[in-house]
Amino acid sequence: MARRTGSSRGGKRGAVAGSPPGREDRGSRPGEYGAGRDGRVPEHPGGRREDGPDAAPAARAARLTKVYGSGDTTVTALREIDLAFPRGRFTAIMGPSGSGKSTLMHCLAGLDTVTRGRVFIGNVDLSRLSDKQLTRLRRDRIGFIFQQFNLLPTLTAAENITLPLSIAGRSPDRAWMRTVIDAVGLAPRLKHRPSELSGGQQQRVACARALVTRPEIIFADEPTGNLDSRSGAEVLSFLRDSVSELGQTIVMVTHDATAASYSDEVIFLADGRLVDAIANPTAEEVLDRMKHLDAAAGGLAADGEIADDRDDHNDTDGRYGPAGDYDDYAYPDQAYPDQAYPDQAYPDQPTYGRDEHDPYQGHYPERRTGQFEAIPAPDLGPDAGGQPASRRVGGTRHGEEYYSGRSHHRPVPRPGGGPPLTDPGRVDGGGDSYHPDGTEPAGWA
Ligand SMILES: Nc1ncnc2c1ncn2[C@@H]1O[C@H](COP(=O)(O)OP(=O)(O)OP(=O)(O)O)[C@@H](O)[C@H]1O
Repeated sequence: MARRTGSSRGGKRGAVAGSPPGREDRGSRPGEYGAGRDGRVPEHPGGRREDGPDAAPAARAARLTKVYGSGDTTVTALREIDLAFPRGRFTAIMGPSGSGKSTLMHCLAGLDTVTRGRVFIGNVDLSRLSDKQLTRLRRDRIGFIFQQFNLLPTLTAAENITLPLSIAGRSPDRAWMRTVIDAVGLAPRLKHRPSELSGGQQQRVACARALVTRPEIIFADEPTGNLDSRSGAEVLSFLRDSVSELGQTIVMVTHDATAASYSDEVIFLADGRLVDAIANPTAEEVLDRMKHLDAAAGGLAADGEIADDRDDHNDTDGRYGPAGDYDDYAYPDQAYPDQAYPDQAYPDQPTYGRDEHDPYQGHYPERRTGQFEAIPAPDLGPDAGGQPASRRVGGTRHGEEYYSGRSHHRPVPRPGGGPPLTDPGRVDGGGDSYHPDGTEPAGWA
């Protein structure tokens, strides 16, 4: 498990579009951008909120399990995920198709319910919130960036950026607005409507819109999926800088190793489990890891055995898994007694329909409510567990027909021979090894 170094990495302004620099190029340029006219960067409260020794992570999941369907069509999308997203960090979520990335993000953002476990934004247990409170929490404490930009076509760039504030009845903080607009480089385009902007510019407007409320966390769902590599690099540079320079916390789902290389840490899901993480990733490292995961998700391990479901695959460096430094978070009731989002935080405001309080309503990623049918599980022998795969019928996501079934994940060895994720010697059977070419991976003792 790659440990977080704790080093603060800087922005990538000046990076060649489409070819992000490696680690060594990530020197910080403090104050390079985001400074107001007085040369000071306005403080970002999202990174400081609840500061102190007991500060909660920006978001966290405690034994989060999500099960879709019932009977033959049951799909366990997330299995006992313990995970915390520290403040002021850029985390990428990767994994093979169907590994649970979107489900995790939707649960963390309160867009989907959890089957078991808890999800927190800061200290707020989302399961304790009413729909209305959830909407308001999203509006005030979470920012979203979508693959499709989702700007309002009739509003100018400036109006789109300030929309979350307008809806909340708050007036923009001028210094912060200037910081955000300068950061995305949109000052000359503020009066333009989305149709008059390039895709990259539209996505930068969307980034500014997400940042303008100074949310505690921004969830970005494939933010560069619709952009060419140059525009994608600009957007990623902005996201990187908003973390390094402005203290924003960002969680990004992506399929793109280059995009993930802009993050502080990439975490990998497979078959609904957290299986690995790389701190300060390079695109090459991410690609390499994904190759192994994709191969594992293909079904059978080389030796014909299947993964042992008893292995929780959680890492042990303290961030993941109930045994680490975040032990408290596995027991949220004790760690944060009675910290439900207080009603009084949002005294009743006039409403004009349910959507009125939510600037992103109608723009969230597709809710996965499509019809699923059971399809035969691949013949994996008597130990396969008999869980059928599932296939979505008539649905598309990311412009493709959506198909995803149970994958028989195995722990993936570390490229280059680092210690394996799970200990082969574990008595609980957690040491199943897998290597796509059937060999024992280098580095296994
Ligand atoms: N509404 C639903 N009903 C039944 N199963 C579902 C539903 N939504 C998702 N799933 C299943 O949950 C699992 C995780 O899906 P999810 O969309 O989170 O994966 P993903 O990693 O985001 O995939 P992709 O990379 O293809 O977007 C998959 O096996 C999928 O088939």
